[in-house]
Amino acid sequence: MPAVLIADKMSARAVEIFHERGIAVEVKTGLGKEALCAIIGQYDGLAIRSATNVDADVLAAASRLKVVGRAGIGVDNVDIHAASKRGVIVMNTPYGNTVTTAEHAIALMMAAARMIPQATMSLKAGQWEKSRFQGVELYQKTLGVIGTGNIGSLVIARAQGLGMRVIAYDPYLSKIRAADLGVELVEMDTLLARADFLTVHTPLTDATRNLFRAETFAKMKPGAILVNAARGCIVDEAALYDALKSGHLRAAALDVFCKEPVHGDNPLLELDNFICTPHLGASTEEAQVNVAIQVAEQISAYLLRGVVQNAVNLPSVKEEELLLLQPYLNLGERLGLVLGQLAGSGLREVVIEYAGEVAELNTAALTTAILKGILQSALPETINAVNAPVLAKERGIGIETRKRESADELRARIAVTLRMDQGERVAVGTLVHEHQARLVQLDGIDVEMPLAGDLLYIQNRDEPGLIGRIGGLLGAAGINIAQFHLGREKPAGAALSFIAVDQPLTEVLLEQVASLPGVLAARMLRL
Ligand SMILES: NC(=O)C1=CN([C@@H]2O[C@H](COP(=O)(O)OP(=O)(O)OC[C@H]3O[C@@H](n4cnc5c(N)ncnc54)[C@H](O)[C@@H]3O)[C@@H](O)[C@H]2O)C=CC1
Ligand SMILES: O=C(O)C(=O)COP(=O)(O)O
Repeated sequence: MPAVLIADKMSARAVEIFHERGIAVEVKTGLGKEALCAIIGQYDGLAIRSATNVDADVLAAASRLKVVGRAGIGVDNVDIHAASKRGVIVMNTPYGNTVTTAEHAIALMMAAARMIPQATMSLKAGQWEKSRFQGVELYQKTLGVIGTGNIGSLVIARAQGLGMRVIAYDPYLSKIRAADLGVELVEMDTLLARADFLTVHTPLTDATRNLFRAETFAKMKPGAILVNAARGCIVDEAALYDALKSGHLRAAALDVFCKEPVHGDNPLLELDNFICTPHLGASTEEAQVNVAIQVAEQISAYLLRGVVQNAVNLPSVKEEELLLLQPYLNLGERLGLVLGQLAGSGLREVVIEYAGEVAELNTAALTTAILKGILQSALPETINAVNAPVLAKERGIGIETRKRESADELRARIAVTLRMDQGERVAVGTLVHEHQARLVQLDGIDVEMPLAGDLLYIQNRDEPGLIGRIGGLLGAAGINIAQFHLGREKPAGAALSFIAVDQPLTEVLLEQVASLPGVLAARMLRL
């Protein structure tokens, strides 16, 4: 039975779902790094929110871990590269808390414009300060939205409903999508110069870290109001402090901080024109139930059935898709295994061609399965679909994929070419009887070989008596032959043999086969 650790506070629905699915679950929140490292080795799955840091050390201690599920969106608290290298899937729940977070951004914008927190505190302290808390309207003001993804676009719709003019900056937003959203797409500097209110909804990446720094604030309109309910380090807090203190910015509202939790030691907290919440963007009853259900279902589906949903480091495979895809994943991995064992060293490039029906399937998932097969025999690490692309990239192995969807294809085929420093090897495979993986060509020579079990591969001369010599030698050694398939380029030309054996040959026997007359090379392939 797989075991999951819930390491951050989340709705009890998550525990219920794990129980219903037959997964052992433990809830241990607030663990420090050391305590987490000490126990993480017992779990196949880890469910978190933003508090738990899943860094390289935690992952190194996580010997059984297969999946990290983030009940929420941002995964900047997970070392994705380290997870990928270790073959651990990282998934999030991209839709469960978007409305809640968009509403929070709007709430912060209104609260900052009308100084609601400050006025509340003043009144609670016995003051009635009507003139001190005169605010500004949102109506007909320009809102600049940076990042127009799931949350940003919800914020746009809500701001438009409030009568704001919305302009947006997002380098990945198309003009067509901008028109759909009813926003004017502008460059960052234009947005800074024109916006009365600004709200950020990007992930924290190298490009967005310190996106708001001294020079950014200098380009903003005097009296502008900044809202950040995305990630703390997108805003340089020292520079924000100066921009607020000098009065260049009218106000700022932050839900997120570069270092969380904040314990009263942040200078921003002293400023009157600064308001904040302790990372509450996703904290509503509705959103927390949504993300807890989603994360528990996604982790369970992966651990129990290999279904990949919303993974940030692996192409997603839907449950209904998996049925059709699974036999091809198997075929792809086995083609990779054959080539990986035959290729030797100096692998530079993998070229994959999908033809026929298979070209219409999820080829991204198939490509990772093929890579997994190729690298499995070459590398000491445990290879899976998650770490295969990372390890290939680290080794400078190029990957090219092509599709041929022609309707006249008799059967779906996958052709994999490995280009080495010296020479190349090509394997072509297909499915027979609906789901059996079969090799149909190797290095341009037609052959028909089921891709399963222990295979003796022989490169030979096409000459009489060869089958008898090989059969005799194997028979004398007590090796039973299950299947024997021959292929040749042309009579007396290059030829090969595939022999399915009931047990692998010893090194000594393999050498004897290799030195038989007519045999050029012999290898054991294990599938
Ligand atoms: N305060 C909170 O509790 C919450 C915070 N968040 C944060 O909000 C972020 C955004 O969430 P979603 O909208 O769901 O993500 P999303 O992936 O749907 O949208 C992100 C958008 O940012 C854009 N983007 C990426 N790099 C950019 C750059 N350099 N400049 C401008 N735009 C850029 C992308 O093109 C995309 O359109 C999350 O990554 C997370 O960090 C999410 C949920 C709750
Ligand atoms: O979903 C996100 O990205 C969030 O920032 C929400 O964070 P939380 O789950 O409330 O710690």
